[in-house]
Amino acid sequence: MAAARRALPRRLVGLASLRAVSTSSMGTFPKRVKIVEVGPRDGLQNEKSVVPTPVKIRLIDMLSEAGLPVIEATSFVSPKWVPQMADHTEVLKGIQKFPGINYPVLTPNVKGFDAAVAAGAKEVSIFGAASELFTRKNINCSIDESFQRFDGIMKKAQAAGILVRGYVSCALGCPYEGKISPAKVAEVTKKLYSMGCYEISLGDTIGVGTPGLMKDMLSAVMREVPTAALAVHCHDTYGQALANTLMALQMGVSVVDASVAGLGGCPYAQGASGNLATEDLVYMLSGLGIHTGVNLQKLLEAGDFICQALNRKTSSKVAQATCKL
Ligand SMILES: CC(C)(COP(=O)([O-])OP(=O)([O-])OC[C@H]1O[C@@H](n2cnc3c(N)ncnc32)[C@H](O)[C@@H]1OP(=O)([O-])[O-])[C@@H](O)C(=O)NCCC(=O)NCCSC(=O)C[C@@](C)(O)CC(=O)[O-]
Repeated sequence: MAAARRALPRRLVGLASLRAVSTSSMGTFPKRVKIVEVGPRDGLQNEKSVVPTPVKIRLIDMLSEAGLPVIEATSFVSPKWVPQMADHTEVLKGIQKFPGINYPVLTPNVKGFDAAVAAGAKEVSIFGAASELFTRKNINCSIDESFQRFDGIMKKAQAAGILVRGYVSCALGCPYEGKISPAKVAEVTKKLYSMGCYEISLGDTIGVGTPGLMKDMLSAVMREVPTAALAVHCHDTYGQALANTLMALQMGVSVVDASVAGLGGCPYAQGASGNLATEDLVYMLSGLGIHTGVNLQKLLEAGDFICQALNRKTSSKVAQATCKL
């Protein structure tokens, strides 16, 4: 039903009217941005009622059809900790694997890594944080212990030719410790990079950051790790996700995590709202003339699909603005 509403002329006129604008006075932007779609994992992990596996699989297939180059499919974490992700094997085996699209999964330890590889994963993500307390709440260990676990994963991954992405949560603030120093974020990011992560995503886990904080944090991190290896991952709790992302783009970051319909939240970061909506990111990047390879209309349809399945309103401003309800 909502898919039919999507086809109304008003919406199409709105999308067709997007024009690249001159950005010469706004700093240098990357010519293309790689969007890492985290909706099926970050977006769904916080849902209270269990989303049926076929719905997860259909969502990922629709996102593939929309042209997202990377889709984080699920996480191989303990089902006692995150019951929503207990069907990880069925999801990873059930999705269509489009050529040229990566489907990474989260792995907190070697047990998760082994299960992910057995289910066909070709890329995994390890997830640490710049906060001791958050690390304890999220993966039940200290930062130092988390690196021992990551080391075990990394050794096996390198031997098997599996790519490893890293996450640093609480990069702009922590639900338990409050302020986090840019130096701490830089230290953890450098460790992940040195151990072999090809890309590290800096997460504003609870969405408290502002562009000024993003600038300070990235400046510190960029002194230690090449910009090309960095991604940003902004939650939108305070409505700053798009502004924070724009700051990162102006500083040369060209990989951005986002979640269809703005779904998301971390079960171990209470009060955090969803991620930056992928639709809003694609709309902004199109307006800036930055290539993403994503078909916005198909992305909107994927957003409609999951919102209907969850019986919830989209958090994407673009989806709201272009849908005649
Ligand atoms: C890391 C652990 C497992 C430690 O949890 P633990 O309880 O310390 O682990 P354990 O080794 O003592 O094992 C406890 C039980 O879990 C099992 N177990 C152990 N590992 C696994 C596994 N991989 N898969 C399946 N089962 C597993 C294990 O076999 C055992 O089962 P039992 O003997 O009791 O029956 C747990 O804390 C965990 O799973 N945490 C994940 C939490 C999570 O998923 N958080 C959300 C993702 S992070 C995030 O959202 C932030 C991010 C990435 O988006 C960026 C941002 O926004 O900042």
